[in-house]
Amino acid sequence: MSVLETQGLTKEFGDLRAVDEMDFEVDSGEIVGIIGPNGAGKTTLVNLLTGVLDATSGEIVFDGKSLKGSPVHDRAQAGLVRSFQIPRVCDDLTLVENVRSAILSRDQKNNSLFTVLDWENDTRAEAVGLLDEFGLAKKRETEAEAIPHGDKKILDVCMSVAMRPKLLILDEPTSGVATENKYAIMDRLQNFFETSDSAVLFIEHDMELVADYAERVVAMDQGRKLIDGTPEEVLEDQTVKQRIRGEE
Ligand SMILES: Nc1ncnc2c1ncn2[C@@H]1O[C@H](COP(=O)(O)OP(=O)(O)OP(=O)(O)O)[C@@H](O)[C@H]1O
Repeated sequence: MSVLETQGLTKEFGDLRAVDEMDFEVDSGEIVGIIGPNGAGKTTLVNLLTGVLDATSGEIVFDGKSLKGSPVHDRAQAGLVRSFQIPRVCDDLTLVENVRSAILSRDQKNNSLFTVLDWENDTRAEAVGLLDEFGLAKKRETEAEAIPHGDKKILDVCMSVAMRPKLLILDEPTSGVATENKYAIMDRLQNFFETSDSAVLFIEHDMELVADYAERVVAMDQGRKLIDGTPEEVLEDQTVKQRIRGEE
């Protein structure tokens, strides 16, 4: 069942069509990679999905409902969450406190009948459980400023997951991380998302990571969808090889 569907989604900046009649779908639980050369429209597409930008034309249907006019925060509450956007890691707080702050922002709307004490106990247990699932249990009482950059990225994803997304968008989840650590991060994300109902849409420039971790790949060029298929189909496509992988 599709959790996200776009129809004719278009964004113009003056004469430029940054996103041009994009039609695509993401199914529940699926891990989809988006690839494309610089300027292909990937970030603009994500900004349209999350509500940071308004579309010039076209439709976005999320979880069966049109998102027309829906602001960023409402989309996040409805389960369309972009990591590195809401919520943000706070350096002065421990990892557990950071995850609890994400749970708090989720529960502010949902659980007004909770007593403070129940909330304290339940959120702590939930935060500890989530950190454990992402391999951060040992560092849970450490302040976020003291953990390595790669762990911070995992923490950010963990906090986004605390929002209980139906679709989580990750914008280059391993950017700024040393090559030797990229696979460790992706493995931890994959371990979690393989058994979760959350769909994941990740933008990635590293084709080896896309080949290894995406279940499906959407290739974009000049605002348009070039091809949509399995990693093998897309990465071996001649146009993708020339336009995106830089091969002759
Ligand atoms: N606010 C804006 N105003 C005008 N043009 C914009 C704006 N944002 C993006 N663009 C243009 O839209 C096109 C698509 O940009 P976008 O950032 O979405 O591409 P991208 O695929 O994410 O690229 P990259 O991989 O380099 O991040 C580019 O030509 C860019 O210059």
